[in-house]
Amino acid sequence: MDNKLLEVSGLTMRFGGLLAVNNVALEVNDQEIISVIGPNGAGKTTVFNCLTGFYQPTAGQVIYRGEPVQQLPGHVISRKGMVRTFQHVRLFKEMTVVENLLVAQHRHLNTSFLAGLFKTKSFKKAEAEGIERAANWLDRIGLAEFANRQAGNLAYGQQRRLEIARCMMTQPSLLMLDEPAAGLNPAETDELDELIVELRDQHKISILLIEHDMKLVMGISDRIYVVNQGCPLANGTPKEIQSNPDVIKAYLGEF
Ligand SMILES: Nc1ncnc2c1ncn2[C@@H]1O[C@H](COP(=O)(O)OP(=O)(O)OP(=O)(O)O)[C@@H](O)[C@H]1O
Repeated sequence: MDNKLLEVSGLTMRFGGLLAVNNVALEVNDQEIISVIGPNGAGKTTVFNCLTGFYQPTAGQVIYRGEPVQQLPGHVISRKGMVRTFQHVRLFKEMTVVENLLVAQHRHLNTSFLAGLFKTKSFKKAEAEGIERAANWLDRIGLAEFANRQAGNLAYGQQRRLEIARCMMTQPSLLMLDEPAAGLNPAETDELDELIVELRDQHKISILLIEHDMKLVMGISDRIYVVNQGCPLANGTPKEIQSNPDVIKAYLGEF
C-alpha cells in the first residue's frame, strides 16, 4: 500500500531578487516525524508557508495524498488534513482555553449554516462529539483545570500545548509545527517531546517539524532534511545527519 502522505519537489520561492527557497524536495510518509533544520534564515518557514497555502510558490509541486495542492488556498489545504502552528503563539487570547478548542472544531464541522441555525440532529451530534474531544485533549495536555481560564493568561509552555491540541481538534493527518520548543524550559521541552511521539504512535498522524533544539530533533525524528541558504543540503536519519560533513560545516559543529 502506498503510504506517501506528502511529496514535495522543485519547491522554489523568490521574493524579488531573493531566492528564499531553491529547488527543495521532501517526502513525508504516514506516521512519521520528519524534521526540517537549517541555520537562521535558511528558508524553513518559507517552505512551511508554501506548503500550507500562505504563499504561492514560484515553482514546484506539492502533492498531498496524491493530489496537487500548491494552487489551493490555505483554508482548503487545512480542511484536507494538513494543519500548522506558527513560530509565535497564535491563540485567541481573549477566549477561554476550551473555547479555543471548540472554535477549531466548529471551523471543521461538516454541517451547514442552516443545520447550525436550526440545531438539527446531525449538528447536535457533531457538537457533542466536539465537546468530548475537547475534554479529552484538555486532559491529555494537562489543562483540564484551566478550561475556563483566558488562554492569554496561561504559561507559555501551556499555550504551546494548547495550540497543538487546537490543531488536533481538526483531526489532521499531517501536523506541521514551526519551532514548537522555542521559549520552552527543559521540562516543558521533554513534555513536548513526549506529546509529539504520542501523536505519531497513538494518533497515527505524521508530524513535520521545524526546530532548532537539536536534542529534540535528533531524539524524535525518523528522518531529517537540512536546508542551507534556501537549498537542500542533506537528508537522512538523525545518525546520518549528525555525521554528515556538509551539515557539520553549515552548523559549525553545533551537534
Ligand atoms: N515575505 C517575505 N518577503 C521577503 N523576504 C522574505 C519573506 N519571508 C521570508 N523572507 C526571507 O527569506 C529568507 C528565509 O526566511 P525564513 O523565515 O524562511 O527562514 P528560516 O529558515 O525559517 O529562519 P529562522 O530559523 O530564523 O526562523 C530570509 O532571508 C527572509 O528574510
